Amino acid sequence: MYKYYCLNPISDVGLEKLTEEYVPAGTMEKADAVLVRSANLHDTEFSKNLKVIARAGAGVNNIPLERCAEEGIVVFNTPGANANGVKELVIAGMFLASRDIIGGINWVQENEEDGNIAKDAEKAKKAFAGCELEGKKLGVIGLGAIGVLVANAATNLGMDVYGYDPYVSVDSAWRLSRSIHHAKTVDELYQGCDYITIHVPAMEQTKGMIDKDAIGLMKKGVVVLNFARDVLVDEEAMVDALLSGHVKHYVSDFPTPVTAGVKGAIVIPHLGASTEESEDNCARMAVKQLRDYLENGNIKNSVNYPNCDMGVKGDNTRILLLHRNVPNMIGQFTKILAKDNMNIADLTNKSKGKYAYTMIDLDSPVSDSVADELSQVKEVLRVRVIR
Ligand SMILES: NC(=O)c1ccc[n+]([C@@H]2O[C@H](COP(=O)([O-])OP(=O)(O)OC[C@H]3O[C@@H](n4cnc5c(N)ncnc54)[C@H](O)[C@@H]3O)[C@@H](O)[C@H]2O)c1
Ligand SMILES: O=C(O)CC[C@@H](O)C(=O)O
Repeated sequence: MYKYYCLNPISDVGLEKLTEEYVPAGTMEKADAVLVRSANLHDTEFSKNLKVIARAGAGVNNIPLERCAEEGIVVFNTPGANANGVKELVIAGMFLASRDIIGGINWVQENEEDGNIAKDAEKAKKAFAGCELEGKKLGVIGLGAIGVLVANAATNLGMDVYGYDPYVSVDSAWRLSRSIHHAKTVDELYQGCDYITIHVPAMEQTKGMIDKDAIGLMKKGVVVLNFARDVLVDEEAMVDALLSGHVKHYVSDFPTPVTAGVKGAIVIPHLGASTEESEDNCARMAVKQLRDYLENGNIKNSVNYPNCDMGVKGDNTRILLLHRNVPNMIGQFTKILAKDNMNIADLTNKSKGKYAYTMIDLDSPVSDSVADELSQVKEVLRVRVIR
């Protein structure tokens, strides 16, 4: 029996995939698995029961990944599962910034009692006129799941698209339309584009990357869109640029006291992934990965441990070892198992940065004392046995 705890509302489409082997934990302390969306876990202490955190979404800056790795907690996210939802809102954001749709709708609401509204609208509408996207230059920073979709969709709208991503994956490169230009430096993109949209994760290296200097390089009247994370933009510098007119609009999915209500800022209450389809996709993927890890020990789409897959657990006993990525770990594990005359049927070891994962299938049952001995090996962070 496994206990799970949801820190945010998770779509039923995903939770329904939990079998009768899964029960709600009641409190997070008792949970084997936590499902989360945007709740901040940086100040949360984790109990020894917790084995896995599944983030139903892409960004994991709300989770202390290294601390989780040190405590033997595998963290998953759901790459790409909400990318289409975000892409559609980014395109909507570009339209909202180009035509004064919001101003026009507000005018109609303010004049709802005007019996001559149809005629008066024809006079008033010039105040809300705008420009078209076709032919304009769009710069996309970060060509991952969302960036690629935005770049391709904007190309289909007739925009001239420039992409910048020094770490682009082969998979993303394959999916990118051939008509997208490769910006070799981010400065080149800042200098040439009418619209700039950012789709990179919030990390130490990316925080504040759109700062006063970056904005200074941009064209006067540029539109900046941020559906990634507020901390990527120096918001004080952005507000100065909005007030001076250097930036025409800042479209952000992250309300903060600095930008909310500022003239020129179009701020949305973090709705990028708030579609039925995205929420269902994320929940389904999160639950699938969580179950595969708890039931089979397989890791897919972890952000702090390597991917590793030995298929569905059969009649063998499966030992799972989460450990630091240092030499001679396997030698120590096999020595302990050999002492008890255990036969290894299959073994896989993978590493990712500072951490590694070893899966061992044995032909015989494993006693608690052997599991204890394995967990005493220096640099081992957690041992699980699936019997
Ligand atoms: N508004 C929302 O509701 C919402 C929804 C999903 C994701 N997000 C945010 O958007 C981010 C991107 O999501 P995704 O699914 O596309 O992630 P992803 O991991 O598929 O793509 C991120 C891309 O950024 C690139 N990158 C990293 N550092 C870079 C840098 N310094 N310069 C240029 N490129 C860089 C990576 O190489 C990768 O291709 C997430 O991390 C999350 O913070 C927001
Ligand atoms: O869960 C959400 O609503 C937002 C998720 C989004 O910010 C993400 O990074 O995937």
